[in-house]
Amino acid sequence: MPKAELHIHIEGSLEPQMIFELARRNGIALPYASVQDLRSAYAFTDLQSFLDLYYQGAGVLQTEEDFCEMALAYLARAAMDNVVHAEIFFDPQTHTERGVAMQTVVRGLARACEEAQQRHGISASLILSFLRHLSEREAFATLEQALPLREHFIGVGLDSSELGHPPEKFQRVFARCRELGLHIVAHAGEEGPPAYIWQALDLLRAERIDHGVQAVHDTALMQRLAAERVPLTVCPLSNQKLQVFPDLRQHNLKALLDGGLVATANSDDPAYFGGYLNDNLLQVFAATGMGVQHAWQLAAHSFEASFAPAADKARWMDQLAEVFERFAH
Ligand SMILES: Nc1ncnc2[nH]cnc12
Ligand SMILES: [Zn+2]
Repeated sequence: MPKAELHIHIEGSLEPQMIFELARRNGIALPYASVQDLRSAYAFTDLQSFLDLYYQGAGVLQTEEDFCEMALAYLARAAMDNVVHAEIFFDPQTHTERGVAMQTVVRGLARACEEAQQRHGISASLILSFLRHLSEREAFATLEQALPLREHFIGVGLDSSELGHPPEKFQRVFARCRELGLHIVAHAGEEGPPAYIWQALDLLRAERIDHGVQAVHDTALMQRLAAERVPLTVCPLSNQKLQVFPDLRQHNLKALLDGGLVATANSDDPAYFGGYLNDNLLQVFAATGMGVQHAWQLAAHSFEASFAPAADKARWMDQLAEVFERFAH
């Protein structure tokens, strides 16, 4: 079925093979003997244990061409899963901290989005994500550096180590981003408590919540998310691999949908978590016994929750209806 992917970190699409290739090209030494050796290090106990390897992997990216190649590889792979639209996070601070220029990052990724539209017919936009383990001051400096490239991204997000870094830490940066007309999203309630989701809504004015699976522990929050149709970008295999739901049969995506929430399914960091979007769907459907109606909801929600123009959303919904029409006969 056609669908949008709204929660994918482009640095999390960097496959071990490409990490080795870029390390070789850029003369960077890796602490792994082989691609297989690196892959076998991907055994995570929580979010932080993953982030440590994810930032290390991203350290091989140096040139505009590197960023472009990485994003083109993801978009080609996503198009194979019939993803018709992707809203892609990038973490500029991971790169600017290493001396890579902001424009190297943004121009490379933006070029990939344009080329993928030509080559694969997939539409893509970029969302700049602030690293929440860094300071508010550093987030403001990052925004400042990115503003000359404003035309290349549609919004801002908040990611990295959640516990101990509540949304309120970034209230003023996000207020400035809203004034600039940027869309606002934030990771909240991945490992962190429902209180972080309330803060993301009330203090950052997030239009979508990334993950948000901890909302089930707060009835009033569930009611609000449903009533206001705040989308959750849920990532099943990520939650399994980072031990949020160690057993996929315990995942609450079905419960969120059945509770009337605008939940969507996404891959988060597919190169690290063992699957792109269709793998996420197939595995969570098999594990939790979701049906055709849930599939329809997930695809329809993905379009509703996207920041794409209304005309595009209507066209994709028509395509979706056509697929389900055919399926029913
Ligand atoms: N799942 C995740 N949570 C927080 N930050 C991230 N950065 C990349 N993936 C992330
Ligand atoms: Zn994420």
